[in-house]
Amino acid sequence: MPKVLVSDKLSETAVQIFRDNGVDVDFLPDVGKDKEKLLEIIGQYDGLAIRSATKVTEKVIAAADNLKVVGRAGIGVDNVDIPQATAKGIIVMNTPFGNSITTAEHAISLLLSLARQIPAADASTRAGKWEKSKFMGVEVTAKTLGIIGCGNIGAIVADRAQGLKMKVIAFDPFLTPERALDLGVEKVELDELLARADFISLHTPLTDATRGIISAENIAKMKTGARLINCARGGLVDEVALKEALESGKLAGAAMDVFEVEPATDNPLFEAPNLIATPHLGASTNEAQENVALQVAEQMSAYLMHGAISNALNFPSISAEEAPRLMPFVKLAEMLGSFAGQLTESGIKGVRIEFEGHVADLNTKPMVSALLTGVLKPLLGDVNMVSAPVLAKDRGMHVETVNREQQGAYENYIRLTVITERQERSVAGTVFADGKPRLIQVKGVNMEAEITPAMLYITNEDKPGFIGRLGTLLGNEGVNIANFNLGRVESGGDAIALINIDGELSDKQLATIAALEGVKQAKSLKF
Ligand SMILES: NC(=O)C1=CN([C@@H]2O[C@H](COP(=O)(O)OP(=O)(O)OC[C@H]3O[C@@H](n4cnc5c(N)ncnc54)[C@H](O)[C@@H]3O)[C@@H](O)[C@H]2O)C=CC1
Ligand SMILES: O=C(O)C(=O)COP(=O)(O)O
Repeated sequence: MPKVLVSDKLSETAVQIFRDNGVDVDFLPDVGKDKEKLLEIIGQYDGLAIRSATKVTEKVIAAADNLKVVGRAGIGVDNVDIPQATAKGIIVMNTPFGNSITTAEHAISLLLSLARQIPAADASTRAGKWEKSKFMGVEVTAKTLGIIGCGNIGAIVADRAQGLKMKVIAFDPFLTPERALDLGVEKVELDELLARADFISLHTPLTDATRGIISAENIAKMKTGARLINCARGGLVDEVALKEALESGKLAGAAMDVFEVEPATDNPLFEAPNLIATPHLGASTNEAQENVALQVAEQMSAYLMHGAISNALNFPSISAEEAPRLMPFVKLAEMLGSFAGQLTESGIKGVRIEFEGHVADLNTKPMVSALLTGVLKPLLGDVNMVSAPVLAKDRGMHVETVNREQQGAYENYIRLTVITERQERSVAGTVFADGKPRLIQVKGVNMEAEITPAMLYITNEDKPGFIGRLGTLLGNEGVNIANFNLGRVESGGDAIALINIDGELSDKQLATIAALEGVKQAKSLKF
């Protein structure tokens, strides 16, 4: 039974869902904050369910010997080392919508709190000061709200702000003009947004492009008296520059839900005037926490129990319905890749993958990943379905796919052509009704060979007596033949023998076979 660790404060709904799905679960919501303890126990688990407190670092991943999936009950995954997870074949998934309304509502709450200085007025009133004139506010009606990052949360903030009769402008390089029109927001460049907005709200992920987007330089471009809201990620704002801007009065206020270092217990901003701070509360409502806990537990269970993948950041989706239909072809694809990878001796420039028949109708992305895994494994060793596409890209390998729905002699087949500096070589296979993959063509030679753990691949001159000599030699070497598959392009030309054998060949046995008269190439293949 797969076992999951919940290492952050998720709703206990998650625990019930894991159990209902047949997944064993340890609910240890404080372990995420205890780095040593996490390192000590992570090796036991197949899944790790987290929020933002658990840092899934390179070290954690290195210690996670059984880990197959990290599930983020929320949106931001900047606390997960995704390249390391990918290299280790660990799926990283999140719940991209479960807390977006809640977070947008928090941004709007902070916007209104800034406009009317609610937290400071509250503290002053309760201190018995009754400072009515000190807390003069501003109306938000007809003011301009600049949204940086107009994705799921930014779009909800835009909608709510329009309800408050604000004019909304947005900077987001990926926002299409159609979507902007739909949302009723004006799409602008960053400099224009900074210059025009009375309130600026941040809703981008933390990436290399967005880190420090609210820099001293960009603060200088803002309107004097503008107000800033950050419910996205701390790293988006230069906190020292913001403190100076609040102290100088350049900015009239800032509301921060997120900080560069969290938990933020001692932050330079805390001494700044007109600052509202909340402890990363954006997603903290009962509704959002139920949503994300339920969703992450369902998604992780579906993967661990059935191989279904949704909302993964490092792998294409596979639905629970398609997983059983897909798996035999994924297996076939990996075997074809492995077959070609083991036979290829020079650098691979690219691969062409043709899907023909019903298989072309299926979700072919996981098959491509599996095929690349097979191709790259003999060359690189440590490759998996999650890392293979990234490794292929890093190596400059061109991957072309062709889908043809019409059927030929076979109901379905996948053909892989490996393109090297010297040549193009192809291998094709199919899955029969028994669910077993078969090779149906090697280098243009038709055959029908089962793929078994140990195989011997021979190219030879098609001359009388060869098969007898090979059979005798294998017998003398104590190699048991499970199946013998033969094919040739034309009589007297080159022929291919694919032999399923019991047990592996030693190097010495292989050398003896390679030396047999008529053998052009002999390779021991393992699957
Ligand atoms: N405070 C909290 O508790 C919470 C914070 N968040 C944060 O909010 C962020 C936004 O979440 P969603 O809206 O769901 O993400 P999303 O992916 O739907 O939207 C992000 C938007 O940012 C845009 N973007 C990317 N790079 C950009 C750049 N260089 N300049 C401008 N825009 C850029 C994207 O095109 C996208 O439209 C998350 O990444 C997460 O860090 C999310 C939930 C709760
Ligand atoms: O979903 C996100 O990106 C959040 O930042 C929410 O964080 P949390 O789950 O409250 O630690």
